[in-house]
Amino acid sequence: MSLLKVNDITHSYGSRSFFNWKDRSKKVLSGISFSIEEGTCLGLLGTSGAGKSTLGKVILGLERPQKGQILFQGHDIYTADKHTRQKIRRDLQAVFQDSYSSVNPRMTAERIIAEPLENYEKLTVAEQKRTIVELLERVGLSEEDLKKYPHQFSGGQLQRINIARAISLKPKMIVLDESVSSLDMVNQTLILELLRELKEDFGLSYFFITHDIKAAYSISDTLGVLEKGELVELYDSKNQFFTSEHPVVKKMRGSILAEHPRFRSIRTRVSHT
Ligand SMILES: Nc1ncnc2c1ncn2[C@@H]1O[C@H](COP(=O)(O)OP(=O)(O)OP(=O)(O)O)[C@@H](O)[C@H]1O
Repeated sequence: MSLLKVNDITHSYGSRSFFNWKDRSKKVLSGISFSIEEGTCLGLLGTSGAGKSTLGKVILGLERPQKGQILFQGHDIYTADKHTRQKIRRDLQAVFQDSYSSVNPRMTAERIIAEPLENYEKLTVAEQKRTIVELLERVGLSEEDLKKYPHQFSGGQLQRINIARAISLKPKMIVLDESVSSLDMVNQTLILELLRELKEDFGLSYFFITHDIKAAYSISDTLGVLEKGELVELYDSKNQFFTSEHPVVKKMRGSILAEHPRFRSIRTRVSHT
């Protein structure tokens, strides 16, 4: 059984027209189906406005679709009973693009990471503190950072705190919505490396939403391409992206730095197989 199964999702946002009718004529997602296996990462590529974040919200249970089903470990996340929904909320976490707006500026790093633990675990004060220090260390920070506030961290460090919070309950899957997009190149590379390590160590699955082909390629096992709300391509192997003849994909490929050595060698390898 797949960890996540997305079945024929169609969604439109309701907007009130001049005549006060709910206008749902503009489909943001249309007939989307795919699955994510345990311990794997599906990268979702798409240009701005393609519907990537909406799909992320639908999967996280934040935007109920008009049609289709989201099955997490076989349970429909929108119709499951309260107990199952609670378990899904624990096992399905998220990290968003803007590390600063994802946290309460008045909370220390310790409080930020403590929140999910207090909601779900019954730890003693000492156990909780030990767990938080371990989490900080796991994401490359230290005990000295416990009492710092968000404004005392760089964007990259704060994203590490968001990741520490996301993994604090040992989830099965994380939805990463443009999670490295606002970071500089060095921090992007470091956070992607951290995410890869965590995936290996904890057998995590990711739904990695991005417009950045290089980031998607570096972390994903499988890849999908969303265009105007439709999943136009879905590859079992990410290298298929480099041989696809789909016009949208060809256009995307053209946007990668043509002479980037890493991608040149991949293209050459793939075209000779
Ligand atoms: N809450 C909302 N209400 C109405 N329309 C919305 C809402 N959120 C998104 N949209 C519209 O849905 C479409 C898809 O938006 P979405 O944010 O999912 O795309 P995206 O691929 O994530 O884009 P980006 O990469 O720019 O974030 C856009 O046309 C957007 O304006």
